[in-house]
Amino acid sequence: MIDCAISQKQLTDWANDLQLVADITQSYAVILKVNAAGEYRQLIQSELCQQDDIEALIRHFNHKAHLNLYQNATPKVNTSSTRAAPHNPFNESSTFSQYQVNLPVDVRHAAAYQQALIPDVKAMPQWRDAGLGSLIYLPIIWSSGAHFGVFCLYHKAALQLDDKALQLASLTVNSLQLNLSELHRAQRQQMTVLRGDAQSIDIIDLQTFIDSFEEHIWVKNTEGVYTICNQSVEKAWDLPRSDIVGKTDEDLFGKAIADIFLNGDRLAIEAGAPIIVAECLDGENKNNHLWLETLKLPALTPDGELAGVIGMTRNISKHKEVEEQLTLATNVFKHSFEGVVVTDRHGNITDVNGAFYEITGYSREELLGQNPRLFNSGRHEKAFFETMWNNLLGGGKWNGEIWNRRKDGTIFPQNITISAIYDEVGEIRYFVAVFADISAQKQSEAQLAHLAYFDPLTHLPNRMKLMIQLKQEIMHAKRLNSQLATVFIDVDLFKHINDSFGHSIGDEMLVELAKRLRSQLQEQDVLSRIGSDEFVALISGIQYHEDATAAINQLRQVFEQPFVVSTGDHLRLTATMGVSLYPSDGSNADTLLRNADAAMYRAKSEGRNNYAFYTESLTKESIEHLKLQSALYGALEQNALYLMYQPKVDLVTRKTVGVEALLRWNDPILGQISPSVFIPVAEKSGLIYDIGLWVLETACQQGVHWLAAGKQFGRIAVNVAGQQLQRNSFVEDVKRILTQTGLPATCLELEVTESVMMNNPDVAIRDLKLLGDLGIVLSVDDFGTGYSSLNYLKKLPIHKLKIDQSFVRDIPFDTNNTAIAKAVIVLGHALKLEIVAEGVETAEQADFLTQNLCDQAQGYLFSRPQLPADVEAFFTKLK
Ligand SMILES: Nc1nc2c(ncn2[C@@H]2O[C@@H]3COP(=O)(O)O[C@H]4[C@@H](O)[C@H](n5cnc6c(=O)[nH]c(N)nc65)O[C@@H]4COP(=O)(O)O[C@H]3[C@H]2O)c(=O)[nH]1
Repeated sequence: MIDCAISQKQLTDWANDLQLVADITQSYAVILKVNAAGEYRQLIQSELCQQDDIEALIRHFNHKAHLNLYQNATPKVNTSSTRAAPHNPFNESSTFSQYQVNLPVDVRHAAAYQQALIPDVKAMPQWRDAGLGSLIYLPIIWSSGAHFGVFCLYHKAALQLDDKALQLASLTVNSLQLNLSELHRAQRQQMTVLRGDAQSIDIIDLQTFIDSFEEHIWVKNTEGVYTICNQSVEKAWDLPRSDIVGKTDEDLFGKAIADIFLNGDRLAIEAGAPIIVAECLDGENKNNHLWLETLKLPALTPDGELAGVIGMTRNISKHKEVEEQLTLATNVFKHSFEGVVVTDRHGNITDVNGAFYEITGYSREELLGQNPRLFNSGRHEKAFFETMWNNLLGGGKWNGEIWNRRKDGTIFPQNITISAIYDEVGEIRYFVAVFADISAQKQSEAQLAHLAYFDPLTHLPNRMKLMIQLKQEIMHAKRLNSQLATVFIDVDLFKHINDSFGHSIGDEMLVELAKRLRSQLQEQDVLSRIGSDEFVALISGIQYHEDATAAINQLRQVFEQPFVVSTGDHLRLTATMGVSLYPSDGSNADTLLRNADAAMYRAKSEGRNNYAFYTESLTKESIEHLKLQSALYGALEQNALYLMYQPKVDLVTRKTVGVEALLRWNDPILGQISPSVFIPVAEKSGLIYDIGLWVLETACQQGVHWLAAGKQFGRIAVNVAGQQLQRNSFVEDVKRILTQTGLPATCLELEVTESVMMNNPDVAIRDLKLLGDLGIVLSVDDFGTGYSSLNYLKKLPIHKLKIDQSFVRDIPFDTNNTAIAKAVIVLGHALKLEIVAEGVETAEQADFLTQNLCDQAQGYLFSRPQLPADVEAFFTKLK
């Protein structure tokens, strides 16, 4: 852009010229001039010009300029060069698509370069909004070819301007351009006087001068012929000066590249000022290429006439590198998810990134110039900040967690690193703080802590938390000199609910139960869930034993109402509770909980749906339990185990149709121990598997023995524990024992309890089927105590149902049991199963069962369990 001051007198003269043209054509005239920013601005106008019209013109040309910027910014270049161009400034192997032209603002005005007569402006879509009727516009050009501005002549009505008006306008513009040439010449002369006589510079000196530059320097005349170049050009283009001077770009580089260069020349001429026309990559390998930048400026004669173009190409790789690093750093700063704030050394915020104001809620403008004290949450002591500053000023860095306050007042934790940035003389210039909002992390830490101490299903405290609370409650009770009740609540047969209705129904019931239990307690009392079906309540402020009993009865009330689950079923629960009291039953948390547990077991052994207070004798009992467990480990080797056999009779013929093998343990020290006592111990310790195999093997051997002696016993029934059936090897073990002992599978019956089958129904069905296929009869023991659905029973590959003795007891007098027994018989028969009644002790029971078509019976009425020899006699007697 040529910068030449225009005197007021000159402007007045031009204004008069404009008025003359306007008067003659009865229209309005205006000159728009391009400023340094490349934008059109109103320079002068004829009288009565309306500002709206001028602004419409300005808008139009500025908009055009803007469009041209984009149209011209990326000239497409043909990449194929017809001949090797050793002097190609971009290197012969460069990729020309990397070539780009950076347009200076002055040369965006291609539209204004054309002259135009528009008789009907409204008919031109691009002019439709201008509010004009007819229009003439002509470019005003400096003598060098640079753009000065645009002359516009317009009328509000269409078809008012014609060729004559255009001629008049052209004459006016010519005169304007002559004035501009004069102005320019005068200014150049003035400059020459100031700088000294250019003619005195010797041409040799000029060559020496330009040869001393590393940059490539050349000059082309108005025909595009090189007239001067320096040694750097010779070196880069690998040609002697004599081969460059006198040649055009087309001669040197071929047409395609020449067009690009000439376009650059043209832009520089139009700009009338130095412009950077190109940046390009030199070198094939991206890692060591050079960035070159070409600057072009029009060469003018002292008269301001265009003499050619001067070019200078320089290596800007260093600058590019810094620029890239800067861009990278800016992008990291901008796009970082972490908040970044920069302060000066006094702590005034000088910059923040997007993440920072997103996290804090402040806008950039609100933050600039502020002190980070703005975010103070008030959570930290003065000493905290003192330590922070000591670290920062002493070591240049501080990292830690700070609670800060957002604009909306909420406070949040952040992990922050603050670094001091020093200047060249080692003084702190800035502080840069980078932080991450760790609210989510803190939240998950809190969630983890919650998980560690709370049961995720019921949200009640878990065992760990209970122990902490129990210790606190003990201290509290000690202080108040009161008692504390620890109530262990075990839900009866809850496993059956899970097995029969699925775990989600089980969960529903537990959640509801937790709610009900909690509602029965005082606010200061504690309720926790310490196992799947085990809850513990801590009831404080107990003065008398009766207070504890009242509290327990209160808790027991929650079981009176059925639990309505999502399937619509009304299910009932009962629970067995054990209570220990501080300080009488223990002075520490472990003892109190253990004793409440022991009391619960005592209550359970006395029948479920019950509660018991701890007594000292219970401690003895649990010691007994431990003794029993260790004694049982030796029982197998010491031959302390043996089997007894109880006959099963056909209720119609009253003949023995089979025997059930029942395990007995006679310990040398502890004496005779009932299976209902030691079988649970064997199950808990895992010993049951080996014991079960021993029972099976012994019973099979006994059967073979009887068969060999010609004794017809029917089938030997052996009890199978849950853990046996859960082992993958069970079917193979049974097969192996049958093979080893030689007992036909048809002489064996396996009794599996209903709850065991429900435990893992899929495995149970698969294994029982395999066993059934061998010819073994399978019966469901203790039927009626579980929750088998009819549908489920149908799927089981079983042959017999054994009615549990609890239902046989008191028939035919107990109407409930009588109804259940009858229903089981009908149900079993419908499923084509044989029905066996257990625990038949009276003739009435036997008669009732016979009348109701029960198939077989077992009980003291027929025989107590017998030693093998005695049961043999029993066969004979019945035969
Ligand atoms: N009140 C009364 N009881 C009668 C009458 N007739 C039979 N009984 C008893 O009822 C129980 C029947 O066995 P069960 O239900 O399988 O119940 C068995 C069974 O579940 C388990 N058990 C016994 N032997 C074994 C075994 O070898 N393996 C496994 N896993 N469990 C066994 O121990 C439980 C208890 O066995 P026992 O004490 O022998 O008790 C036996 C038997 O002596 C009667 O008329 N009235």
